[in-house]
Amino acid sequence: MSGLLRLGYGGHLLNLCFGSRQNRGAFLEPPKWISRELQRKYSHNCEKFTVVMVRHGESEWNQQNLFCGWYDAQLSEKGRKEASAAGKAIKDAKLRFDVAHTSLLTRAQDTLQSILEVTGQKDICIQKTWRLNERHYGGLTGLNKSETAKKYGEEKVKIWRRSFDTPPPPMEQDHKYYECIVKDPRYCDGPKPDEFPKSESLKLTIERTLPYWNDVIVPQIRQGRKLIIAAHGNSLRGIVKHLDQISNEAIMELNLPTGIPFVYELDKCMLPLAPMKFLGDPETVKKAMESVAKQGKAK
Ligand SMILES: O=C(O)[C@@H](COP(=O)(O)O)OP(=O)(O)O
Repeated sequence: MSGLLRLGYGGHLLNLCFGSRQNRGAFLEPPKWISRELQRKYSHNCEKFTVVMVRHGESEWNQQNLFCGWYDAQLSEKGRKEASAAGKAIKDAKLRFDVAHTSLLTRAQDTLQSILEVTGQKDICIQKTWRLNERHYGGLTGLNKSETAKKYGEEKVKIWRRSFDTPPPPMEQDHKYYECIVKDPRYCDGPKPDEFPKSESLKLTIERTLPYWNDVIVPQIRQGRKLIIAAHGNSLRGIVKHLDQISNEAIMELNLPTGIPFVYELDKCMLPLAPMKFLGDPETVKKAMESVAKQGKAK
């Protein structure tokens, strides 16, 4: 016999499944007031879900070391190669998808297309949203990261690039790229004019990315759909921070490499069962992460 036991406790409804060996005693939907440690304890027997994430391949602006944010830079030649190598790594790992999620920016969409082509999965459903866009780099958009470090100091640039809650200076209306971003028809369905960012810290990025994770992505994962998310350095750092419960200080040191997919195994409570696993040689991944960190050095 198996079934679902619904218990009321302190005004909360607990869903406790019983009967099957795999799920006995596990909370299907753990109440929010349970600590993550307890959630992990209760869910340790649950089925696991695989989610693949990938930062797009190198863009032309990554190559020139320019702050890019919401500017729609194209993939560089190297970025296109990284995207197909990402596809090959995913194919070799025999990962299949039902749904793909990506941003409204071409570099992420082209990376995703290349992965889906290489893995022979071009016909899956693709959902695009501004909520997965890169963080908006505000007034820094289009500036060279290294020259900005020379002008303002490496510490200041690290705060702009990696601090949790200090946004870069806002993009004013006379900024070179203001019109082409704000008036871009791809944003006709959002963000609304009053929520259109002028610059974003990681905190602000998480505030618009996490609702999409919780309301769109998580329900699909719970339905057993296999997902790939092709997005950006900072929109993905926000999701990783949330999943791994990384502190505001520790997240400063995480630099995601371009075009190397990483895999999370999540339990039913959407808690990682293990650290993220890159589909790449560890030494290559380490060097690629160091090279992203160095982009903000004065040289
Ligand atoms: O906006 C940008 O310049 C980069 C990230 O830059 P850093 O935060 O690493 O400086 O975004 P992406 O290439 O992932 O779309």
